[in-house]
Amino acid sequence: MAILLSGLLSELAKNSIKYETFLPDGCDPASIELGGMVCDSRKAGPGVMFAATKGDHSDAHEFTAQAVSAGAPALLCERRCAAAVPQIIIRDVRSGMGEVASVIHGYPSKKMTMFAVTGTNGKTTSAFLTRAILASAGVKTGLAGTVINDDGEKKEEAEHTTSEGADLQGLLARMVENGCGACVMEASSHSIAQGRISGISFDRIGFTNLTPEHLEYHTDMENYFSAKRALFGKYMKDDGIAAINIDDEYGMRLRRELGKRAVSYSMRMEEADFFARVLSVSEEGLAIEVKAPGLSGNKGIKLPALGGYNVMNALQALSLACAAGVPAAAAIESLEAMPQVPGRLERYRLDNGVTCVIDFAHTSDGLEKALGAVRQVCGGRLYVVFGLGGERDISRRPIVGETASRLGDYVVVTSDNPRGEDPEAIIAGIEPGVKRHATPYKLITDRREAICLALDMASAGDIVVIAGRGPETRQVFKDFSIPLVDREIMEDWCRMRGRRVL
Ligand SMILES: CC(=O)N[C@H]1[C@@H](OP(=O)(O)OP(=O)(O)OC[C@H]2O[C@@H](n3ccc(=O)[nH]c3=O)[C@H](O)[C@@H]2O)O[C@H](CO)[C@@H](O)[C@@H]1O[C@H](C)C(=O)N[C@@H](C)C(=O)N[C@H](CCC(=O)O)C(=O)O
Ligand SMILES: Nc1ncnc2c1ncn2[C@@H]1O[C@H](COP(=O)(O)OP(=O)(O)OP(=O)(O)O)[C@@H](O)[C@H]1O
Ligand SMILES: N[C@H](CCC[C@H](N)C(=O)O)C(=O)O
Repeated sequence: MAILLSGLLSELAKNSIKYETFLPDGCDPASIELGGMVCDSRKAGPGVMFAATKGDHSDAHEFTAQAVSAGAPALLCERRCAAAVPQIIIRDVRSGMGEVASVIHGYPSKKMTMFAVTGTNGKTTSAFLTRAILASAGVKTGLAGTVINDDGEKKEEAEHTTSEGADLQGLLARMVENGCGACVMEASSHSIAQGRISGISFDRIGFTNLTPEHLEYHTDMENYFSAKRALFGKYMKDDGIAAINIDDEYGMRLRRELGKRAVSYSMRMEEADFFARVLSVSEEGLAIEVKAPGLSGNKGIKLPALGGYNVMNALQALSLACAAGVPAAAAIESLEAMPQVPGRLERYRLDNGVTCVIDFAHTSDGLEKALGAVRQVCGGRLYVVFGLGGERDISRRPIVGETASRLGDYVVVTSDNPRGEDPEAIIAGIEPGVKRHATPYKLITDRREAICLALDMASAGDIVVIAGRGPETRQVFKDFSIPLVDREIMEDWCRMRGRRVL
């Protein structure tokens, strides 16, 4: 799909966005074809508009010459640039580029049923489950989130939970081209606050929960909540429906505010629209009973997952899919074949009787839930290996440390993605929390060494939980990154010790 610059300008004139244009002498907007948009000059090329944003580290207006010499035929920018190409000038490119890119791509989000999932924890799992339900109802569905972006034909590792507006609209356009009738995407609080999702109106939006995270960005819980709430105010269609966890206090507030525009789910309140209770737990998963609109009586199913929170994620997916018209009975049945979400309580049984669990938990709430789930099926000792990322809320460091030492029998604190911070300083921030309990622990900066130590110490019946990174593939330092995958370290350890994954 491509649009002429003249067509883009006349479409923008109908939209709410305010803009000015600069056309170099002799430039005919009807002769310039635009096939897409990028916001990173290193990805610029012929036929692709370059959007220049001002970031914390650099001002991309300085890269416009580079983008133009790579072939960019036009710019979206915040001030007039020296380059001799047409320029559309708007006040804030970061929050406006999604809308402009949406026009370039022919409004892809209007051609699919758009689902978003937001909340601190559970977005990825709920999004995967929602997509699985829609797929078994015969709807080809694209997926965009923390682990992968899937355009219906090709899966790519995601850089962000929610991509920048230009990239996101490009992804949606590919979904449409590939015949997707729906898109399920995660909406991070950063993306809402920064307007990365501008140009999209959602049909159905799920809210999982709100617990402390990213307070380095949002300052306090009320601001963090406001960012999430904007998704339901600014980005939901008038006839859109929200599917909300009312066991969460912020969820309850949203439910009250949205009134009839919301359905609720709960594991505590049977009067919720969707309700479930756990009947039994085994290493294979959870037997649950579900109440949903349209069912005559409760329905029992086996969910191949651990942890009560995964029942909440299943309810989130169920309520979203049913609110979009999938019959409850079929939706619930498809949960029995729920997919393993990469790096979410991913279980490996080793031939020495040890189980290794790789999980993405990197918040206190996430770790509490993950360790709680594993504890229920752990007959031996529970080893916890984890670290925390740099340039993220430092107040959570001792809190996560406390959670690990309260719920684990042995803790190894290590590095995650230090980014621009000193890894040892991050570990030192975690240690006071770990010390609040008598649980033995070790501090080992090198993540490979830390994982190997725990695997060496564990014996039959024990479980080693490696938390924080899930399927992440690179460890990020200040100016470089190295390949690092927790599962591969576990596999290397097996090779070194002559062990096998069963
Ligand atoms: C706080 C934040 O959102 N930062 C994002 C922001 O960084 P920044 O503003 O500092 O960007 P910058 O480096 O100054 O660059 C400014 C612009 O110049 C461009 N540039 C830069 C260099 C160059 O040679 N050419 C060029 O064009 C960049 O592409 C960018 O558009 O813009 C960058 C480019 O898009 C993002 O990579 C970066 O995300 C950083 C890496 C990040 O870690 N973000 C996290 C906090 C985030 O967004 N997380 C949420 C998930 C949260 C959750 O669910 O838990 C997410 O949605 O993933
Ligand atoms: N509903 C939930 N409530 C609380 N914790 C959860 C829930 N679902 C998952 N978790 C925990 O949070 C971790 C991340 O899960 P998931 O990837 O599904 O959430 P997310 O919201 O996508 O996270 P992120 O935005 O950080 O990628 C899991 O590994 C698990 O420990
Ligand atoms: N979406 C989250 C993921 C954190 C994962 C953890 N491994 C880290 O690097 O801090 C973030 O960007 O804060």
